[in-house]
Amino acid sequence: MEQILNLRGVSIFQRENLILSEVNLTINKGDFVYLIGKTGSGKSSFMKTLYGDLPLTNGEGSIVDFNLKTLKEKEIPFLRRKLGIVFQDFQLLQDRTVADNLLFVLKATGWKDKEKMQAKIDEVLDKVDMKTKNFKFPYQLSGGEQQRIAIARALLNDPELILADEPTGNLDPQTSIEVMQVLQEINKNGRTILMATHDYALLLKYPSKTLKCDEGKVFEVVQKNA
Ligand SMILES: Nc1ncnc2c1ncn2[C@@H]1O[C@H](COP(=O)(O)OP(=O)(O)OP(=O)(O)O)[C@@H](O)[C@H]1O
Repeated sequence: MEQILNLRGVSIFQRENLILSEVNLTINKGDFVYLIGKTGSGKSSFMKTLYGDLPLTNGEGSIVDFNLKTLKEKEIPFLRRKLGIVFQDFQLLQDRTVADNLLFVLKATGWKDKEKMQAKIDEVLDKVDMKTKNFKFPYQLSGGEQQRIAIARALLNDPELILADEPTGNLDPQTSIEVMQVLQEINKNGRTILMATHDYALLLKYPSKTLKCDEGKVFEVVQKNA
């Protein structure tokens, strides 16, 4: 099985504060993994370490063929191209349309061919069922629609791993399910997803491998059948 993420004996710090220690974890290609835990338990810090926003100083870690321990500042953009990152607050550019948000990312990541860019934008918008709204501005969309655009944006460079940090945190329960269905569909098509959440309703409705941050550790929890 192909490993997408492997952490051995990792400690995670915010400045000099130890947040998580002895983290051992493997994620294989095609997995859908939840990361749960109380507010402040370290989920975001964990995610940040994976996309190079916090340095990995203790232990060993590899992610989509990058060594997190030896990761250089100038390699970070290349790592992020292999990851699709989705945040709670969508982080769309408000001053441009949906299509131009996606075009901006393609140009920033080295795409040049206009027709190929247009085809890619259509493809990812189709995946999240938002093709007909490509001319809208973010503020003209609902929260769920904005998050679907953010997911489309995360798919632009065919990422090997999608990191979603509380992607449904700003959405009502019904919209959360709709966004979750999009993520499930993407996972069924073979993409690996790590999703931080504290939405237990989603965990029950879509059971999958679950990791928990608690008291400075990360461990796998066995979900009981309700
Ligand atoms: N930039 C920072 N500088 C110093 N400490 C921080 C920083 N960001 C977070 N922390 C601390 O690290 C700990 C873990 O925070 P983190 O944001 O990773 O938790 P979380 O599980 O993602 O919480 P939430 O569910 O509220 O997002 C907290 O004690 C927090 O106060």
